[in-house]
Amino acid sequence: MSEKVVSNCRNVAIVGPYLSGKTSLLESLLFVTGAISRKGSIKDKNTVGDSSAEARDRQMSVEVSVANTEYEDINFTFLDCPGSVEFAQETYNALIGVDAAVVVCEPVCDRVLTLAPLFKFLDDWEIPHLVFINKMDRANNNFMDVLHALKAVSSRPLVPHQYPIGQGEDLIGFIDLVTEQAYHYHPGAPADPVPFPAELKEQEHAAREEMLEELANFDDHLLEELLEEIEPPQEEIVADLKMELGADLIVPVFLGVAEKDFGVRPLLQALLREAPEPDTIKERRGISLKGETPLAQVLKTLFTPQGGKLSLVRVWQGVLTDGATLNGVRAGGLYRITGQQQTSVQEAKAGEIVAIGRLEGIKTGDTLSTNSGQPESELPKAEQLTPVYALAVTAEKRNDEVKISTAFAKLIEEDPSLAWEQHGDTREVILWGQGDIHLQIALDRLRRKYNLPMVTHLPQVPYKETIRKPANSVHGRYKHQSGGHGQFGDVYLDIKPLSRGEGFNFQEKIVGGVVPRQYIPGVETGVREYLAHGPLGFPVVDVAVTLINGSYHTVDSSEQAFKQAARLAMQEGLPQCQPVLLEPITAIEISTPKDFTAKAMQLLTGRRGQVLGYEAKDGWKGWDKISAYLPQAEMRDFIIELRSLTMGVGFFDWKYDHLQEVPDKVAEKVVASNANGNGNSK
Ligand SMILES: Nc1nc2c(ncn2[C@@H]2O[C@H](COP(=O)(O)OP(=O)(O)OP(=O)(O)O)[C@@H](O)[C@H]2O)c(=O)[nH]1
Repeated sequence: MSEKVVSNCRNVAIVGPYLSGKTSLLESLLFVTGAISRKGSIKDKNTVGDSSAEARDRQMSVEVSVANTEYEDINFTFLDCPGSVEFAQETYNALIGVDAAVVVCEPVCDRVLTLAPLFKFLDDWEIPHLVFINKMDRANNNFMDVLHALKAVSSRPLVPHQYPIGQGEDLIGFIDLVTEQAYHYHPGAPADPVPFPAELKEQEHAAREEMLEELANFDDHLLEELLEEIEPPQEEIVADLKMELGADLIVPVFLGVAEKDFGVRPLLQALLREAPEPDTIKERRGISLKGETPLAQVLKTLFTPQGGKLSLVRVWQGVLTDGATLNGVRAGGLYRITGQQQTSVQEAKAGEIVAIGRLEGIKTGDTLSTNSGQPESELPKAEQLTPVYALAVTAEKRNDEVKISTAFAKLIEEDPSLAWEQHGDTREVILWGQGDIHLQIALDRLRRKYNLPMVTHLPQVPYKETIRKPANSVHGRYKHQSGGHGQFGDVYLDIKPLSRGEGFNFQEKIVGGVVPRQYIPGVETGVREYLAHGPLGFPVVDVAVTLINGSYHTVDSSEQAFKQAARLAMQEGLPQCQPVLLEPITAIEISTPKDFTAKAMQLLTGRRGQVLGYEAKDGWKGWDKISAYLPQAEMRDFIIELRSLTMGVGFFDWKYDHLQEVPDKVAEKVVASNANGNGNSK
């Protein structure tokens, strides 16, 4: 067995659904541990978490906030993670570097589903986690009902650690289920031990039994005691809680009111006594407990308002020193962070989370070591989410266009769930992300941080067109007399449709040199240029054109003249070939809780989608996976609709699949709108 070092630090992520009270809990944790002397509030926009202008404007977390505090000689680093699904990537990237997570949720049975993706992530990564049922001052549902509803969406068993005294506005305290000691809450002060409320004996007993039975599933000794009706010693229960939480076998559940600091101290006590030390998760990631070579991983990248780059890292092994060279780049500053405040430190030991300055070229998720080049092996990183929502963007000021690629690169370094491209057909600059708010925040950042205000519109659909029937021997003659030299080109073309996906094919069947060799490339260029913009206004694909005949003039012919002649022939011929509009079709795979499968399929068919089938989603209890084809034109706000149908948890993966004819009625509208210069957005 390797030697274990009991570390004096703990890294804890605060996660949970949107607006469940994570930032409020962090504020309370900092207050009760003395890191701040006065609490801020979300309403007054003065909390330690959510300190960026974008977060304050919207009163929601849009990125991970870091805060350090000390409690009973342990340095806690808390990462307050955004709850909105649109910022899930930020949360996932940070979660891989913590020792434990506190899942904050509201006491509402109907909303527990919103926790499912988070529980899944925590369980896949075996990150020990506790649940803090917050806003108990507003609870309409009974605590045990909420607990049982939560159990249904977690693959790990939830274990009650406390039982409430009172409910909703009448909540006055809690009973610790390990010690069976009752406490009354006091605003601004620790809870007071009080005599056990006799009227709760039965409920408390049932909750405690549930806790012990869940613990006994992983401890035969405890099981025997329960079977023989022997009261287990408290130390044994605490030891089981610690061991089983550390091994991510169980999920202890706490309750409280973050806004009033109720239940926050007991939660801290549990983090102190029951949550695992940094070595636990390190061992689980397969990192040697004895290794000395500094090894760290980037959990987040940010640029300060002054433009300096900071990489938030978890030190997994060894000691990082300021000025050390990591992956060939010299660290320019080492900081401990609380909100916007940075404190310089000289070194950071294994287990700590610190920020490193100026690690140019290093990205979120990267593994860092002091080896001269790259580390020997990369640590696993959180999966990259597929971008699902796009906006076309242009710089508000034309002169700013040159800034786009640099600013976008920095933006994406900070937030890897964004992506951008310049579309090959439409030439639009497209910003991709996880939803509308996500992109609006990115645009706010571009304006504020990079002085690059942008205007947005819906991206055009890259429609194409093709033909249904051939046209033979279409004629184009270009004859132009201007002063000295004339221009002469004369061609006959056969145009015929190709199968879908074959693209473009040009051939010549000239006999007897009626079109001299050197002019034939001009014919092909003329045809290609014409096809970039067909009769319906879009690039033409899946067409074969053959030059079959023509004539020339010894003095006046040129490649240029034949190019013009070919264009004229195409202009003449293509409209005769029954041009049709083609649209890109995506292959889409929707993941949704089973309860919403039928609705999601209706959504697909209502948007001209073709459902190919559905089945139980692998590894996701109670979820389905629906495979379908969906026109790209219908995908633009699909994620918004899907989320609103599925309590925000449904998601999808997609990729371009093929081109398909657009139904006539839809095509008419697209062509008319395009011809009117309105782009082709619906
Ligand atoms: N009644 C009540 N309200 C609370 C409590 N905790 C937080 N709130 C309120 O709930 C709202 C959301 O609180 P936040 O702390 O911003 O929630 P959050 O989970 O950090 O939000 P996101 O990170 O944006 O998902 C705010 O209006 C808080 O004042 C609580 O214990 N009781």
